[in-house]
Formats: sequence, structure tokens, C-alpha cells
Amino acid sequence: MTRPFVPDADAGAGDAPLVVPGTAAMPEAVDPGRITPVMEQFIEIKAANPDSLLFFRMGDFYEMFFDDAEVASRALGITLTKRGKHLGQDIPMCGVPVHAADDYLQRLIMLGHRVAVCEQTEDPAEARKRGSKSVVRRDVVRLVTPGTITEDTLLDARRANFLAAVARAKGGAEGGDDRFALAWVDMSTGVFRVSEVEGDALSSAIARIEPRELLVPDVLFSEDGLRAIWRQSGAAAVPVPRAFFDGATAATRVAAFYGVASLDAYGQFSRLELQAAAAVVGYLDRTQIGQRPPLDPPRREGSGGTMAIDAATRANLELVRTLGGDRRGSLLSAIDRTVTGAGARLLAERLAAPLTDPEEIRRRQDAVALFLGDATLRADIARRLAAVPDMARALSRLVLGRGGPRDLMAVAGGLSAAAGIFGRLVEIADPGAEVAAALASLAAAPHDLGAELVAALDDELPLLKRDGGFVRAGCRADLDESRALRDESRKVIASLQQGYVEKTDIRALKIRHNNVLGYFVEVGPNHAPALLAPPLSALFIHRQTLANAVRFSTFELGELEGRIARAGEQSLAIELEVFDRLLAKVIAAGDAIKRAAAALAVLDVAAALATLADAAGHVRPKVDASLAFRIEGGRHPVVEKVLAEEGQAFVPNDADLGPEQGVGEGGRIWLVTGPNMAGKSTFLRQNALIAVMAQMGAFVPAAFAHIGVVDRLFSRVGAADDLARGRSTFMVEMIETAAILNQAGPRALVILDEIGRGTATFDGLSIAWATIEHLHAVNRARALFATHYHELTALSERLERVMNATVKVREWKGDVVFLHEIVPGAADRSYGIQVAKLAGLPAAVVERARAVLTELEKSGGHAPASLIDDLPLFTAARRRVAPVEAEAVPRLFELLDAINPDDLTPRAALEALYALKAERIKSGS
Ligand SMILES: Nc1ncnc2c1ncn2[C@@H]1O[C@H](COP(=O)(O)OP(=O)(O)OP(=O)(O)O)[C@@H](O)[C@H]1O
Repeated sequence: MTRPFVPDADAGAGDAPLVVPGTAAMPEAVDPGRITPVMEQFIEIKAANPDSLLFFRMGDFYEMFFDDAEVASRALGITLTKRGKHLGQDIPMCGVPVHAADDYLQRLIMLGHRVAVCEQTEDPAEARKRGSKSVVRRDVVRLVTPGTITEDTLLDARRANFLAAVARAKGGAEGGDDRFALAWVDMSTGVFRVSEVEGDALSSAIARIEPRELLVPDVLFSEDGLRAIWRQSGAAAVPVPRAFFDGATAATRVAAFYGVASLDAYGQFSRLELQAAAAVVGYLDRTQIGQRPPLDPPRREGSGGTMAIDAATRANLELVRTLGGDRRGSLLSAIDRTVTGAGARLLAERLAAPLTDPEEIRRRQDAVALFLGDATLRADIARRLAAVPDMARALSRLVLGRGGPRDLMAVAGGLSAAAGIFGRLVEIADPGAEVAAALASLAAAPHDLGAELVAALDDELPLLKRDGGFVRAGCRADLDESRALRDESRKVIASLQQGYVEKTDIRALKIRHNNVLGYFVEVGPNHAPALLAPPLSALFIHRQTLANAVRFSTFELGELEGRIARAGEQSLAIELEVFDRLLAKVIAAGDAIKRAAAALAVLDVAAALATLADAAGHVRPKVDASLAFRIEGGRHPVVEKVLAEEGQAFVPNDADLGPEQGVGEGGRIWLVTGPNMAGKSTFLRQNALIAVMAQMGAFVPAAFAHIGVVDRLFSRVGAADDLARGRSTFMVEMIETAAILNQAGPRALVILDEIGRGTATFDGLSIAWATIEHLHAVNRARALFATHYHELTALSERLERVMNATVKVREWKGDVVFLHEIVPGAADRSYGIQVAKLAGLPAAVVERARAVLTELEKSGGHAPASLIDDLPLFTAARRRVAPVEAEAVPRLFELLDAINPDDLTPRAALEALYALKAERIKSGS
């Protein structure tokens, strides 16, 4: 029986299946009378899984048919063929071999498809017993979606793989704000979290989690204002029937998932959080088809425990990937020295959610300090950790029934490394709370089980348990016996062949094996007559004649075959029994194993941050509940690394944004002016990154740092286009600035880089001006503001907490030399022309720009009419336009004006291009 993708009937379910836009659909009309039984079976199963590509198992292949075949062949670049007819039409088909299916699955999942894996659920021999026309039973055993994968080959070892669901409570009739809840799980490790967020924090919460797949109630899927959030999340967003989120049954459904009567033991959850959690577990039930992933109980995350960083800030600071989407060049890749996948995932999680509790931060710092103080210990732990397999993910596969012998071995390897690491660290007198907690988890790990696994499993292991050969010799006497019998029989076959060669005098006679005939004797066609004729025909029974071989069976071979098969079957049965016994023990010890894996990840992160601090000269920041922000000799961790690779030094800089005695309450605002390329943006960002690193518990690239916890971090760069969302540069800039001015409080850290640049000079200047005044008077946040508007520096005279800072440059023989040093004061001029010269602008343009600048400066910023006429570039251009062409220009402009590139299909764009070209030819003739 296949299960349609519908919510539980008892959850007040409708019968709407989950439909993901863009996936293949089945032909509407089906005439079962005219199709083969297999096709009939396919159509039935496909109809129950309309939202997924159906991998239909046929022997050694997964086949796809109809639209699925077309979609998959295009996506995978595999050949599309035909198989039979349906309603008079050819049935398109393509297939992938089972042994390589993971690769293809991965590619389809990456492209946002979902795949229903349909297996043969009985032996073909069983089907034959029901009659020669019977079709092998098949059933969908699993739906593979981006957020529910567990295979190492499909997962990124160094990244969590979250499936998230979002539930909404509409604001009250009095116009209260909407509230949202998020629930997110990593099925591959068992993490399960829930959290409630205000409407304006939804996108930043999703940005922090970075889910691979996001379940959204279908009513919210296309809602204006939310659609952009789903799209921006980068996750595969899936509209899910509302019944998945049903509030009345949510708590019961989550409790049922854990097999408990009530969730009280797991903590208190809001109704909205339970709705999101219930959607997640409901979806897991549907996609895992009866297999229950080993999830930890849901844990509630309060919103106050971590630094709020919205999506734009995350992107702008390039925390986990660059603006271009690469991991290389991000803060995470610059600071990641972890040696295990689990450690890398924990580091990424900590970077995405810096803490706000100084005490908790201190505990993490203590662990880093411990490893920093002892290089030998650190190197030893890193070496041991490097050999640790991904225990958490192996465990998850085992519990889901998808694990093999190698997963058992991964658990064994992890446990034995855990024992070694425990032994190495337990001697330390005062390891600090974080390491002590990790050690307690390591101590509680099931070490005996680890030893038992190692004793039972062979050194070389097959991927699948059904291949056998994974139980170590000497582990079970009965297994050794039946293996000996099997191997003995193989020797008997070799001697039988020798006997037949002698008996027939055919040296080329061979005994071979295949799945159809079993063991058989094979000779070339020239030797066949001898075996077909008496006396040998009494011994050799003819089975098959091929172009280049003739095959026979014998009574003795048949006998032996039976013995070998029985021995083989018996060996495998014993091995599977051993597997199941070990598996049961591993599952029973699952929680302790998971805790040990988590402890190893914690140690990996602490040791890795210590390694980084040691190599890159980071110091332990002082983090407390004050409003201080004093950095001495701060550096940008990524730019410094890039410069170092080029053999250049980074110039460290100080920042002090904390309140100052005698200058009123609130943080200070540094207004940074300076030429292009001087290092303003680098300076701004480095201070934000230092805050993030300090609060995630890392040491920081500075000589000294004192930070009063930052509760919200904002970083904006003016004039960042957001064409994908269809907003103009300036609009984006203003929306983002508005968000800051509305949300930043005295604990926030605000980084504004050239806000106001995207519009006319005076408008931009006025907006920047008013923004600073507001930040100063209302938000009172600690802020860094970089600008090209030198006029703003006058603000420092009026506003007590606004300081001017500038980046030092030196002029040398008409060129500009950047010193990258931030000093008090305002820039005297912008050096834009010198920078343009450095960039290689043609000398004539640079010269002319200098002349124009002098004129403009003389006339106080207004372009005198004489200047326009004098412009040599314009006059030159005017001269070059021939009279006939000049006439054509307005017409060309007209054509261009009529074009709206955003509305054009590729074909219309091409036609527009032809029209322009035609006009040009007309004017030239
Ligand atoms: N402290 C520093 N030490 C050494 N090199 C630096 C430093 N700061 C910046 N640089 C170098 O200068 C380059 C330009 O820096 P940045 O982009 O921060 O300048 P900017 O003043 O913001 O320029 P623009 O106004 O054009 O955006 C960087 O790519 C880096 O190579």
C-alpha cells in the first residue's frame, strides 16, 4: 500500500497532496486496460506521490517514466529513451543504476527536486509463485527531500542540514503584530529546536538557521511580504497543508512522535511553537514512511540568549559566505581550524548565534584558554580528533534502518577516540566548566560497547550489511564453521574442474557462475559436440548455447551449488543476526553516544579556536554587561589573512565607542571620513566581526578588547543593489536604514557604510545627517558611520557623542599613499581623482577631471555654463557624430525607451535587438 501525502485524518485533514511547483505531474487520463501490469503499478504509485520524482526500482536500476523521465534526464544529463506505449503515445523513460543512485539523488536534491524512492518489496521468486504474469510488489520506502537526507554522500560534513517549519499567529483585531514560531530539526544529528519570534525578526531568525528546506503553511506561501522571506532564505520552500499546523492536535502529535503521554518533561512550549514542531514531525512521518528518526526532545530557544543579526547584516559581514556566495573568503572559513565535521558544524552554529550572557561566554573562553596554554595537549587532542568519524550521523542512519557495517564501525571508532581523549584530559586539575561538562559526557559513553563493536567487526567492511563479510573471524564459532564449509566447497569446485578437464581432455573447460544458471561447465563451440555425444553426454547436461560458448550442468555441480548456497545463506544469516544484536545495543545506548559525539565537537571547537588564536595572535576579550566597546590594535581577520598570503602586513586600528564620562548617556558614534580605498569599510567591518567573535566565545584579532555585550548587530552598506528582489538601490538602502533606526537600542552596535550615497548629493547628505542625529538622540547605540560627505563632520561640534575619525593618507609626487591608519579628525579632501588614476583611468580623463574639479571648487559646487561648453570630451563626441547618424539617434532612443528589460522574454529581447540593429542600418544607408 502506498501512502498519499496527506495529513492525518484525525488532525482534521483535507486531502490536498503536497504539491511542489515545478515537479512532474502524471498524465490525467489513464486507461488501465491498455497498459502493462508494471506500468499500471507505476501509475498507481506515482499518483500517490505527485509532488516527487519517482525512482521506480526495476532490477539493478531506478527507472523514471513520463514527465519525471523528461525532468530527470534534463537535470542529470542522462539519455531519454522510450519504453512501450501509453494511450497510443511512447512512454519516455530514463534510468540510473542503483549502485550510483546516491550521486544522481544528490544532484536532483541540489536542484530542489524531491525524490520518492520506490523499492521492490518482495523477491521476484515470490512474485513468480503467484503466477507468471504477477508483478513484483513495490512500494515507496522513503521520500528524499533536501531537509531529510542522512547519507554522508548527500550531506555536507561541515554543515548542519536543517528542516524548518514556520507557523504564524495573526495579530489581534486591534492591529497587534503577527507573531511567528519556528521549529527546526537536523535529522542527521537529532537536533530539534523551537523558538518564537516577532514578525520583524522572522527573516533574521531564518537567516541564522539557514534551513535547507522550509515548510510553510500553504496559505502563507504566496502571501505578499512573506514570499520574499521564503525566497531570500535560500531554502527549498514547501507549501504544506494547513492541517499539518493544526493547533488543537499539535501537542498530542508531537508527544506521539516521542511515544510519551505529555510533553511536560521536555519543558514549556507556546501553542505556536507546538504548531511548528507538529508540522515538522508530521512531515518527517510522511517522508520517512514509518521510520522514526532519533530526534532529541525539542528544546526551546529564548530570543534573548543570542545576538540578533538580521539577514542583510549576515550577508554584508560575510559571516558564513561571501556576498558572491562562496564559503572561501567568509569569516567562518578564515577562522575554522576544526578537524571534524561535527566540530565544523558546531563552530558554524556558534558563529551564527553569538551569545549575550557574559557568564556563558566566559565558560567558552575558559575552554579556549585551556588549550591555548598547552600546545602539546592541543596538538595531541587535534590528532586524536582528526581520526574521529561522524558518530552522530552514523547513529542517525542506524536508527533509521539505513545504516550499514561501516556506520557501526564509525560508532566504534568514535567511542574509542572518546576514551582516548577522556584519558588525556581527565588528568587536568581545573579544566573549567565547559571542558568538565564534555569530560562528564565522555566518561558516560558506552565504552564497553565500543570494545564489543571493534571485536566483532572486520577491518575491511562492506557498505551494505546484505553483502556480508563484515563479522570478524573468530567472533562466532558457527559463522567460522559455515564460512569454512563455503570456502571448502569452492576448493572442491576447483578440483572438480580439474577432474572434468582430465575426463574430457578439453583444457579450455571452465566452471563458471552466474545468477541465472548458477554453477555451470563452459566450453567453446568447437568442443561442444564431444560433450553432447555419448559417453560424455551422460555426465554433461546441455543448458545453453551462445555464439562463443556452450554451457552444461552436471549432477555433482548441482549438489555442490546447493551446499555452497546453504553455507553462504547460513553465514549471511549469522552475520545479520550479529548486526542486529549490535545495532540494538547501539540504539539502546543512543543518547549516551550522542552526548559523547557532542562533547567531542565542543572539544574540537575549543582546540580549534585556540589553534587559531595561537597562529593568528588573537587575545581573550573582556566581555561584560557594560556598554564598553574598546578595541586596541584591532584587525580584520579575513583581510589580514588575505594580505598575509600576499606577504603584506595589516595595519591594526583602535576603536572606542563606549559611553564616556561627562558626555551624556549612550554609546559614541564615530564618523569616519577618508579617501576611497583607504580602509574605511575594512575598519567598520572588523569591529563588527570582533564583536561577533568575542560573543561566540572565541578570542579576537586585537591587542586588547573590552566589549559590553551587543544584543543586536546591524551592518549596512549603501548602494547595494537588490535587483533579485526588484528594488532599487536607494529603496533597499532606505528600508534597511529604517529597520535600524526603528530597532537599535543602547546595546546595539551599528555599522553604516556610506548611507545616502544612492541618491542626489543633497538628498543623500540630508538623510545621512538626520540618521546620525536620530542614532545619537534616540537609539543611543554604539555606531560607526563611514561617509564621503565631509559636511557631516560638522556634526561633531553639535552632538556630544559624535567623534570624527579619518584614515591617514600621504601625498607623494601627486599620488596618494594609503597608510590605513585611523586617526582622530576629519579628512581634508577625498583624493578621488588620485584613486581613479591608480585604477588606470586614461591620463586625458584624469587631467580633465582635475580641471573640472578646480572649476567646481572655484564656483562653490555649481557647474558654470562655460564649463559645459569647454568640456573637451563632449566637444570631441559631438564632432564624431555624423549628420545622418545624428538624425537616427532620437529614433534609437525612442526604441530603447520602449524597452523594459524586466518584462522581456528572451525571444522578445532578441527581437528588440534586431529592431535596433535594423534602425541603425537604415540610418547608415
Ligand atoms: N588596516 C589595513 N591594513 C592594510 N590594508 C588595508 C587595511 N584596511 C584596508 N586595507 C586595504 O585597502 C583596501 C581597501 O579597503 P576598504 O575597502 O576598506 O576601503 P574604503 O575606504 O572603504 O574604500 P571605498 O570608500 O572605496 O569603499 C582593502 O581591500 C585592503 O586591501
